[in-house]
Order: sequence, then structure tokens, then C-alpha cells
Amino acid sequence: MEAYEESVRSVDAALRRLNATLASYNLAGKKQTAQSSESSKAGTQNLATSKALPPNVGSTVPNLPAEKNGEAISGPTIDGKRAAFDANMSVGLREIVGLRATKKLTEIGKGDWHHVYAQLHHISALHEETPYCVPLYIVFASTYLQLGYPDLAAGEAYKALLLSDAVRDSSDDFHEPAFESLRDVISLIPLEERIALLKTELGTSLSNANREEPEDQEDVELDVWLREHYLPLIYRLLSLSLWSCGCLRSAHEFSQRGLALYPNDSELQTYEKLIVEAKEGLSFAESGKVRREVYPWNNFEVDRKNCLDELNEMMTEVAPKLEIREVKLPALHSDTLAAPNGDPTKYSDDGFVTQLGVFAKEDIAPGERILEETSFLTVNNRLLDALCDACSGTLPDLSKSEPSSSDGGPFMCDDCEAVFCSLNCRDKAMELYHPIVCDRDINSIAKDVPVLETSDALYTQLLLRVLAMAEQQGLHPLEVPEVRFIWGDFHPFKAVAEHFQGYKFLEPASHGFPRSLPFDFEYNVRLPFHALEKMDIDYFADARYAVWIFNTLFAKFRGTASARLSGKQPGTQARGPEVCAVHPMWCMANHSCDPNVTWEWGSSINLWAMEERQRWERPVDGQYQKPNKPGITKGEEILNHYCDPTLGIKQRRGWAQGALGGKCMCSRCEWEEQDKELDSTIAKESWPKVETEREV
Ligand SMILES: C[S@@+](CC[C@H](N)C(=O)[O-])C[C@H]1O[C@@H](n2cnc3c(N)ncnc32)[C@H](O)[C@@H]1O
Repeated sequence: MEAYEESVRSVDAALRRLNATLASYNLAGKKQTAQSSESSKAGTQNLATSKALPPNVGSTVPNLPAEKNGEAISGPTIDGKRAAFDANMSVGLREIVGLRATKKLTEIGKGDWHHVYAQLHHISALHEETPYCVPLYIVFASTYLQLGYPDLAAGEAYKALLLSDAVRDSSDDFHEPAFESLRDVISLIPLEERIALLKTELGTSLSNANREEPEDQEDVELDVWLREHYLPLIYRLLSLSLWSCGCLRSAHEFSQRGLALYPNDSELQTYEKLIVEAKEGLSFAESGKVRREVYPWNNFEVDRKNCLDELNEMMTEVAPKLEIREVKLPALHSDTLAAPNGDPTKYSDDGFVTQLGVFAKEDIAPGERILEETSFLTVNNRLLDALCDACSGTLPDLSKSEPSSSDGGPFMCDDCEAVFCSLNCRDKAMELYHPIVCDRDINSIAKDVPVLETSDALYTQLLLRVLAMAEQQGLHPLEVPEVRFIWGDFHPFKAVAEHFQGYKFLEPASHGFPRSLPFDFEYNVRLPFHALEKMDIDYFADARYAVWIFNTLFAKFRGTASARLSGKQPGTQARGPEVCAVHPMWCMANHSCDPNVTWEWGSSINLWAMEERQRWERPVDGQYQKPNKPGITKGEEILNHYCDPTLGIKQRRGWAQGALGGKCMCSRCEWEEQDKELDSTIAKESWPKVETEREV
């Protein structure tokens, strides 16, 4: 044992000498400029600007495993406790310590579904202990890839990239913890291997005539490990996972950055080839689609039929004559999903699914207003607008001599430029979300974007509002009341997952998993993390801020958010910015192309029983069978319209596909489709009140 300790001590000393020598040679070569780091670029759209990466090696001698009381320490565990690097390591830790760029992505964390899923648990537990560890995020990302979640893999790989910037940039807020975490991992690697890597590096450095002057050296060894092992893996992960999601532009940008640093990396070359083959014409499209499901680890989706009391308390506040109940709806998705091993999973046995809907508790008169709901989950797409920051209603006109609003509004925030239409809105904003975003320079994020990106940008803004609400109210983002009970039109996945045989990495196909959630790296990953950073939220340490949570929220918004052009109030001239909102009670009502209510939305959203019903049922021999009875009787379902019902069947179906997630199967659509010559389209002018459309 003594002999062993003696040899460890001398290897250790050799390692220190090597590291110091290397530091004096500044072997890392190229300097990292502040501009080239991922985090400092976060405000720009361009991923491709990075120079060859660079070590930000520091001036101090590296922190090598210490000697205590003359005793060599073989290396701390990842949480700082002493341990040997061997079979005693947990499964996740062994993967982390064993990460090498010589391993192919397809091999990292490979195993059957149960094994890989268990690995996810180990990694999550380690994440709680050590949230700033570059290789931990690489293993996280690889594990997600093995489970067939390239979108989640891209999110974790991006965090790894941000942290590797932090390790190299001593001015980065996360420099110290990222540096220490990486040091802890490297301390667990066999000394012989560490020395061998440093020696190779020394050889390269000595033969490099153009090396730069040493500056700000901190730990050459960490930088060598980053460059030799972790960064190649990060670029491979980003390129492959984003290609696999269909985000070709981002995938290409990362593979180009990777290849600029590692031109001979055969994996990166393969991925770049796949990306280039997938592009259409000259453009790399960013039109990703990913799985839309209740992730197997998502314990936040409640069984809503057990929460009807709570839901109905919320409903009574905004609509005293309405209640929420279970309802059977036609299944919109194909009813069988093939698992990768061929096992079918039924989406629905009888072509119907049980969801929720809204019903009348009492008779309702024609033209009666039955719901008035104000939401603070609202956003708009212009940087300079004349809308209330909280409810997105039009601001009172200050140029008029009479009082502009009943309480003398508009009101400004004392500390930033946010404007509110009323005192109530200002108070609510302060209570629900505003302090988190106040004066944080996040106003311009996802605003004034090109037309084609408008809806993605609005959804991202909704996400940011929910994240601010969660932080301000001390909730998990999936527990924020405005989104908690919303069903995200998730595919039934759990059963399929259990049959999953492994991801076919080099196939863009979905391997039996339907992909219906739009995904764009910029809007789903980079901008949300950038905004969180501005809000001073530590998204490395706080597990509430991960891409699977963002995706779950996006799925909820996509089925329920309403959009409108503002500026339609009397007295206003032009249409203003596009406004988008989620009204959690209003959106419980299901769609029909023969609706019994109509709606209008300004600072609040309102539902009215229709004054007159259109004759949209099928006539038999030219005669309508039922009397045309406006108003709604007790027990009848409230049927809203998500698209303009005056349109013809083809247009309505196209629209409903987006807003509903499938083909509308209401009785009007069914008979019109069978009986095209009787298409019941009516002149738009005869339709009351509809100026707004629901789908973003
Ligand atoms: C705004 S939500 C309506 C409330 C929803 N039923 C619930 O349980 O939360 C929209 C979703 O309800 C379902 N839905 C609404 N109207 C439907 C219809 N006419 N046919 C089939 N599904 C419908 C679809 O799944 C759609 O994505």
C-alpha cells in the first residue's frame, strides 16, 4: 500500500510539473475572446460567428488533487467527497468520468430502454449535486438521444457548451462552479491517462511555433480535456440532435463551428453530410417537429377528472352559469401508433377520447354574456406598443382631455418603462410576474421578428411570461394556475416508451413516435435560456428550467392560445401589434363549426350565447328537421369556434388542423364533406361579431 501511495505521489507531482510547464507555454494556442463565447453571443441570432476555440487558461498553477497530511488523495467524487474511481462509482458517475471523444455518440449510455431510463435517473440525481459540470450535461444529452429525444439532447448539449465557455472565461458568472466541477471530474480520471494527455499536448505545443504569450493562465489541464474530449462531443451532439429534429440551419451552424475546430473529426463530417443532404435547394430549413407527450418523468400532469371541483371554482368566478365536465370527443389522431418494435399502442379503442368540455348549468338567453375572463398570460409582438403590459388591452388615450380610464390610468412601473392600463393591472403584474422582468432588458427578446416567425416568437414570449410567473410565485412552471389544467394534446406515449428498442441515430425518421410539436432551436432553446439569464435565474442549478418543461408548455399553448390584431377598439385608427394569450377557462370549451356561442376579446375575453343560430344542420329534402332555437338550454355543451365558421369546409378544415390538431369531425363538417354540393358556407357579412381568429 505504501509503495502504491508513493507512486501516486510521484505521478501527482509529475502531473503538477507538466501542467505548470504547459501553462508557461500557453499550449492552448488560440485565445478566447469575449465575443466568441456562447453566453456573450446570446443576444444575437448568429451561431456561426465563433472563432476557433480557445482556452482561457489562467495564471495560477492548476488545482491538482491535493496532498493532505502527506497523504495523496486519489480524487474527490463529483460532490467533493473522497473516493476511488472504480466500481464504487455510481452508474451515472462512471459514464461521466469515462467520457472520451474517442467514443462514438451512438455508444455513450447505450442500453435497452429500462437501462437508459434508469441512467436518466442517476444523471438527474447527480445533477442535483453538481449542476455546473460540463461532462454531466454531455451524458445527459447522450442519454436523451438514446431515449429518442433529440430536442432534449440539444438543450442539454447547449448547456454543456455554455458551461465550457464559463470554464474558460474567468469573467463569466458561472466560471468558478463550472471550473471546480470539471476539476472534480478530472481528478477522478486515472493519473496515468491525465499525464499521457498532457504530454501529448506538450509535444504539440512545443512544435507550435506560433504560440501566443501566456495570459491569465488558470488550469491548462482542464482546457486540454475540454478541447480534446468534451468540446468535440458537444459539437457532435448539437449537430446530430438538431439534424434529427429537423432544425437544419442550427445543426449546420454547429457542425460548421465544430469542423472549424476539428476538421478531421469523422463523426462531425458524417453529420455535416447528413445535414447538407437534407437541405432543400440552397436553404437549411429550421422546421423541426418533435414528440409531443407527457414525458415519462413528468409528474405534474394531473388527472383532470379528479380536479373538477377546483376547476369549477375557477370557472364560477368568470362564468357563474357554466361548469366543466368530462366529455367524449372524436379522436383526432390516428388510432394506432406503432412502437419501434412493432407493438401497437391504441390511442383510442372506439374512435373517441375522454376530455373536458364546458356545459350550461342553467338556461341561457340568446345574446347573453356567459363568460368574462381576464388573463395575465398575454403577450404581443412589438417592442414599442400602446398595449397594457399585463392584460394586453389598449392603453387609455392620454391625448384626450377627459379622464383616460376610470381609475385615471395609464400607470407606469416606478422602476422601468412598463405601462399598465389600470391600477388593477399594475397591482396584478407586481403580484404575478413583473418584479422578475422589471428593468431586465428582456423586452426586445422575440419582438419585431420577420413575419414568418411571428407565431414562434409569440409562443416563446408566452413561455417567458409563464417562467416569470413561476419564479415570482415560487411555483414550478407546470403548476402556474394559467397552464396547470391545460391539456397539451399529448400523444399517449408511456406504453410505447416501454417497448422502445433504441434510437436509430442516423435516420431522421420518428421510429414510431409521432412528432407533432414544432421545434426551433432559436425559439425553443436559445432565446428562453438567454431570457432566463437576464432574469437572473440560474437555469443550470434549477431543474425547473429545462427543455422538456418548455416543450410541455409549448404543447399546451399550441392547443389553446388565442391571437388577435390589436387596435380594433373604437377610436383607434390602425391595427396594432399581434396579441396572444391563454385564457384557461375560455379554452376549456370545445370547437364546433356549428357553434352556439361567439366571442370577442379586448382586455378581457367574452363569450355570448348567439343571438341567432345559423342553419348549419343538414337539411333533408330541403327542409330543416329541428326548429331554429337560439339560446342554450341547461345541460347543453358550450360549443365555441376556433376558426371562422363562415368559411367553406376546405378552409375550415385547414384551419382546424392547426388549431385543433386534427381534422374537425363536427356533424356539420361530416355532412358537408359527404355532400359537397350542399356546402353551407354563408356570406361573411351575415356572421355576427367575428373579427378574431383563434389560431396563432
Ligand atoms: C381548447 S382545448 C378544448 C378543451 C379540451 N377538450 C380539454 O379537455 O381541455 C382544444 C382541444 O380539445 C379537443 N377538441 C376541441 N374541439 C374538438 C372537436 N370538435 N373534436 C375533437 N376534439 C376537439 C382537441 O383535442 C383540441 O386540441
